[in-house]
Amino acid sequence: MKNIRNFSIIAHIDHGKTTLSDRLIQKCNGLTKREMFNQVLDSMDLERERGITIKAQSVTLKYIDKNKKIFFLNFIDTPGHVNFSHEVFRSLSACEGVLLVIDTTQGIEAQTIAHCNYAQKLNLTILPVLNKIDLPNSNPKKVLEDIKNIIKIPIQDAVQCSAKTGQGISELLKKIVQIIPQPSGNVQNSLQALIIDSWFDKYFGIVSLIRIKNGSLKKKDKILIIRTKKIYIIENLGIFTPKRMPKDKLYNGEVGWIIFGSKKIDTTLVGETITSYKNPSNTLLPKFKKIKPKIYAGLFPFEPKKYILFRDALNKLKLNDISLFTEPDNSKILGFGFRCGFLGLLHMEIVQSRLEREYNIKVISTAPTVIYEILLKNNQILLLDNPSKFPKLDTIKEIREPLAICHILTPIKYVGEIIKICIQKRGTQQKIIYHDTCVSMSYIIPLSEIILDFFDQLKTISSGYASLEYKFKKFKKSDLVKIDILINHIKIDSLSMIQHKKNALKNSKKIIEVIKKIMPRHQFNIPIQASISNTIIARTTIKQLRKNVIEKCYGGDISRKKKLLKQQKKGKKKMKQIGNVNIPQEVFFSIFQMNKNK
Ligand SMILES: Nc1nc2c(ncn2[C@@H]2O[C@H](COP(=O)(O)OP(=O)(O)OP(=O)(O)O)[C@@H](O)[C@H]2O)c(=O)[nH]1
Repeated sequence: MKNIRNFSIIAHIDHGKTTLSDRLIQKCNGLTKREMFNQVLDSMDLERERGITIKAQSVTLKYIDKNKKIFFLNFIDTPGHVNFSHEVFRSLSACEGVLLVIDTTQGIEAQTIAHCNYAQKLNLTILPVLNKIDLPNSNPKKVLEDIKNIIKIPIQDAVQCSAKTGQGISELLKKIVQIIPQPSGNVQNSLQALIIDSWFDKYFGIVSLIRIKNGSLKKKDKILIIRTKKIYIIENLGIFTPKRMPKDKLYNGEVGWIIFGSKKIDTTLVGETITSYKNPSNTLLPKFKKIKPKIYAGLFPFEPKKYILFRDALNKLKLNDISLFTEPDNSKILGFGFRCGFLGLLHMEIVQSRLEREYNIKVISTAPTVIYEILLKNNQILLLDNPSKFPKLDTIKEIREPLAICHILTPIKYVGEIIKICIQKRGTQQKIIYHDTCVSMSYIIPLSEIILDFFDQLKTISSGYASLEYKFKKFKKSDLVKIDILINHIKIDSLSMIQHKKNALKNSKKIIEVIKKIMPRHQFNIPIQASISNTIIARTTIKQLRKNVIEKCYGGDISRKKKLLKQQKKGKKKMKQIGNVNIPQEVFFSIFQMNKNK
C-alpha cells in the first residue's frame, strides 16, 4: 500500500502560501531554484505552444523520510481571497489535513479564522505553520498564544519556518507525514471519486481534478456520474508533479487528473461523484455546498454579433466556476446578454477579464447590485436581482434588503475609525471583543453597502491591517427606491439602481455628474436626469459642441481631411449609439466612479 498524505495550505492573503508551496516542491523533488523555475516554465511553454491552459492546482510530491520510507504528498492549492472562500472548502473536501500558515509578523487575521473553521467542520488535522521567522519583527511566541486563545487549537505540533530561506522546512515535512493521517478507503471497493475541479481544454476537452476515495481507475474505464447518470470513457489520466504526468492507474487516496473524452459541455461536473459503470457504487460523496452569488450584474457583448460566442464562453467558464450564475437577459438599450451572479466584485472582474483574455469577447457590464426581496400587495414574494425589472410602486407592500454579518479583526488603534465607517454604512454593532493587541468585532451591515468599496475603505484606514469576513444573514424591510437615469430623455434601463431613500438624492446628483464628466459633447445639448417614479429629482446638461476636426486643415488637403474624418469615425465605434447619442462604455459603470468620488 502506498503511503499517501493529502493536505491543503490555508492562509490569509500574503502570509506565504505560494512561497511555501514552491519551497515544498523544490525540497521534495530535489530541485534547485533554477531547475524548479525551468521545470515549471518548461511545462508552461509546452502547454502554451499547444494553446492549453495550465491549471495545476494539485501537486504530487515524493518524500523519503530518514528510514527510507516513501510517502506521496498530494497538496491541493487554495486561493486566498475573501471572494473565494468556497474554493477553499472545495479543496479541503479532498484532504485529511491542512497546513495553517500564519505570517508571524502579522499574526492571525479574519480569514485565518474563517478557513480554520472550515477545516474544523470537516474534522481535518490542522498543523499550524508559523512563517516568516527570518524577519526581524517576527513574533512566533505571540502568534502561538493567539492560536491557543483565538482559534483554540492545540499548538504542540506547530512548526516555525521561513518559506523564503528554507529554514524549518525539513521539520515541517517530518510533521506532515507524522500527524496527517493516511487516507481511508479500500482499493477493492467499487469506485467512488469526487470531482474537485473541472475545466475546458481546447485540445483535450473536459479535464477534471479528482480525489479517489475508494477503488481504482484506469484508461478506457467506463465511468458513471452517479447523480446525473451520464456515462463517459476515461481517455487518459495521471497526476501533476507539477507537470501533467500520465499514469496507468489511479488508486484510492490519490488525487489526479482525468480526461473525459467529451468536448460537449452540457453539465457542471464540480462536486459530482464518479463511479464505475460496470460495478457501480450508489453512494454519493458529500457534495460541496452550492454557494449563492452575492451580487448580480448584466453582461452584454460589446459587439452584439458575438452573442453566441459569448454564451459558449460563459458555459466554459462555468465548468470550473460553480458559483458563477448566468441567465439570459435582454436590455432595451444593450440587446441580448446574460444576467450574471458573482461572489463579489473581484469575482466579477475576473470573469470579465477572462472573457476578454481567453475568448476575445469584450463585454459591457451594468452596475452590480445585490438581490432584494419584494413583498407584493397580493402577498407574492419577488426576488429582484435586476433593478430594471422593479415592479410598479403601487403593487408593492414592502421592500426588503439583504443584511450581512461582518466579522472584522483589527489592531486596537484603528477601532475608532472602523466603527465610524460601519455606522456610515448603516451598520449595527453586535459584538466587540478586545484581545491583547487586536480587536474582533461583528456588525450587521446591508450587503449593498459592503460590496462596492467597504473592504477597500477598511484596508485604507487600517494601513492594510484590518481584515474582513462576511456572510449573508437575512432580509430586512428597508426604505428603498428605484432611481432611473435618462440620457437625452431616453431611460437607460441598464443604469437603473436601487438606493436607500436617505441617500437617493445625494447619489442621484453624484451619478449624473459622473456621467456628465465621462460623456463626450455632441453637437446639441444633452440633458442627463435622475428620476424616481417618473419624477425628475436631479438634472444636469452637457453643453453642445461642434467639434470640427478638419477646421485646422485650411487649404484643402483632401487626403488628410479624409484621414481625420476616418479617425473620428473610429473613435465613435468604441461607443454605444443610443438614439442619436454616443455613450462610452465607462458610463455603464459610473456607479463605481460615484463611489470613488465620495
Ligand atoms: N521574509 C520572508 N518573506 C516571505 C516568506 N514567505 C513569503 N514571503 C514573502 O511574502 C510575500 C507573500 O508571499 P506569497 O507566497 O505570495 O503569499 P500567498 O499567501 O501565496 O499570497 P496569495 O496568493 O495572494 O494568497 C512575498 O513577497 C513573499 O516573498 C518568508 O518566510 N520570509
